[in-house]
Amino acid sequence: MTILATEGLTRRFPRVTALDQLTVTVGSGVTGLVGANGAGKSTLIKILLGLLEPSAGSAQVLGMDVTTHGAEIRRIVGYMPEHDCLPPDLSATEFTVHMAQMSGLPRTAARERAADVLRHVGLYEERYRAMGGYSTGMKQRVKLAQALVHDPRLVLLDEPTNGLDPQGRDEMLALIRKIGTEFGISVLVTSHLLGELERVCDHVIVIDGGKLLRSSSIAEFTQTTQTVTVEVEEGQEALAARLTELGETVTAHGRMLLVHVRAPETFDTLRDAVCELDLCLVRMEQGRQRIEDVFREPVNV
Ligand SMILES: Nc1ncnc2c1ncn2[C@@H]1O[C@H](COP(=O)(O)OP(=O)(O)OP(=O)(O)O)[C@@H](O)[C@H]1O
Repeated sequence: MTILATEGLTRRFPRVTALDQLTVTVGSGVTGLVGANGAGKSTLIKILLGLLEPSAGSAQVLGMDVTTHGAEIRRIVGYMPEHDCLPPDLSATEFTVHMAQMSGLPRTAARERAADVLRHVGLYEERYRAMGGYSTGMKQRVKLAQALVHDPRLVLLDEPTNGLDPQGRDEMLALIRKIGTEFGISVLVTSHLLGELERVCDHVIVIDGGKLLRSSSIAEFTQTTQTVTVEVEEGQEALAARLTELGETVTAHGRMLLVHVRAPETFDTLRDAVCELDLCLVRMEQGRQRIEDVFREPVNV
């Protein structure tokens, strides 16, 4: 099912083209939008919410055109902005109840719903304290709660792990996964940290300079590569020489040998060579592609 789609989407600012002919389709589940700072991620999110006009091209969210149906889109889509935007004198409860009422819920329902989402994101007693005294992790949780409070069908999360320590980042990533799986809400989440999205997304879109570099499922991204990493305790050079003699392509990489898998028999050749030379094998592992590799590959749309 298509959740959002863009076609030749372009946004020019006076000095820079933030989005350049971006054509992409996003289905249900958790989708990561990856790109370096300035790649155009926030610009895309603002256009999808109908808050910014495209210079050219088109975009649809849940079947609605962003230029004509902004208000309807914002009614059924949650948005977690990148920057700190919480009023410091309000408590998380007051703020989230207010946001629920803004989305049309009556006061009692808004209070119940706010209490539920704050609990889901892991804010308990502290939700009654003024947010000015919150840690970055707590503020990110409130921003996430207000994005969920009106029971959206899709949430757009702009850099939700920004400023978090490793534990806070892990907890936020687990929450994002839960939103996508247990709550059944589709998620588009941006990050400039490529590795972290691998853990929570079903699909990843990589953009650079406003252009699409790649859009693939995580399974495709992390498929096995044609290289086996081999580590032996001693005798690395002898093993490399023997494998080359047997017709394999070998490169030394620190303590490791990288062996190109030219055919399934490469694994047998490797095993036999290690036995023949009486070496102690520490590791033999087929490589997996990582999202980071996309930035090292030639442009491939
Ligand atoms: N309102 C604006 N006026 C002028 N230039 C802008 C404006 N908004 C964004 N830009 C420029 O457009 C480009 C893309 O910015 P955008 O904020 O979309 O990137 P991003 O991928 O979200 O990066 P970051 O994570 O750093 O926000 C940048 O070069 C930025 O300076």
